[in-house]
Amino acid sequence: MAKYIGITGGIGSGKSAVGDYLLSLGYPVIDTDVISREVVQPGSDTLALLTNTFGQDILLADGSLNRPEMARRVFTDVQKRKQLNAIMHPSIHRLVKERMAEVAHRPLVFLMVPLLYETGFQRFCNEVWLVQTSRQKQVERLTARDQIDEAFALKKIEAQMSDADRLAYGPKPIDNNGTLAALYRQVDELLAAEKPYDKS
Ligand SMILES: CC(C)(COP(=O)(O)OP(=O)(O)OC[C@H]1O[C@@H](n2cnc3c(N)ncnc32)[C@H](O)[C@@H]1O)[C@@H](O)C(=O)NCCC(=O)NCCS
Ligand SMILES: Nc1ncnc2c1ncn2[C@@H]1O[C@H](COP(=O)(O)OP(=O)(O)OP(=O)(O)O)[C@@H](O)[C@H]1O
Repeated sequence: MAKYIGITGGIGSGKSAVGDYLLSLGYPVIDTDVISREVVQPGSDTLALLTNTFGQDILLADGSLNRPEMARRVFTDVQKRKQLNAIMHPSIHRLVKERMAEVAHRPLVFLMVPLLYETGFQRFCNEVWLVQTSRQKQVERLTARDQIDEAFALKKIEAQMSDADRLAYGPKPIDNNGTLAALYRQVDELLAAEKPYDKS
């Protein structure tokens, strides 16, 4: 029976950096950002629901979802974000459960879920690690990674729960204000605490 560890944190906090490191060590990592791309493949029911709600102009010429356009709409309008979540979260959730079952024989399984507490996903996790960065670093990294301005970066950050609210659930915190090496060191320490489990 696997132990499921959720990894969450604000947008741009460094969840993927932690997930990539765990993958490089050989652990199974289920990433809901990856799954959220799978469920809107051209021809999917979920993409059809999105175009019914938001219109055909959310599609690129090749029929795939225009992600920057969708992001622009939902991160500046809470009602549209709620509509998007109501369409996408059930199908993401279904696929996550399938993937969890596929790796249930592994001792440790990591679930990367940005909206972990917002969606009640903590009930599927035996424990949660919270990746944290200062607001200033979050904005710096987000503007650089996504090529967006500071105002839009703040809109994205404000679309999510605060770290203070996340901490109230009692996750194990990981500080990502330093170097990637410092981040990996903390992950190594948390893994050492999982000693009875290995990655086979
Ligand atoms: C709006 C979309 C199309 C923008 O795509 P884009 O490629 O620009 O971003 P990507 O999917 O890589 O997400 C980047 C980050 O945005 C944040 N984010 C994504 N969706 C949401 C949301 N609905 N509410 C708050 N934050 C969100 C997360 O921190 C995520 O890690 C996309 O984020 C999406 O489909 N969102 C809805 C699905 C969802 O809730 N995903 C989060 C995992 S449960
Ligand atoms: N310690 C660090 N030092 C320097 N750059 C970092 C560090 N950690 C993460 N980054 C960079 O900051 C950006 C955001 O990190 P990452 O993509 O891992 O965040 P995330 O939490 O997965 O974001 P999202 O919520 O959007 O999925 C990336 O470009 C990443 O390479």
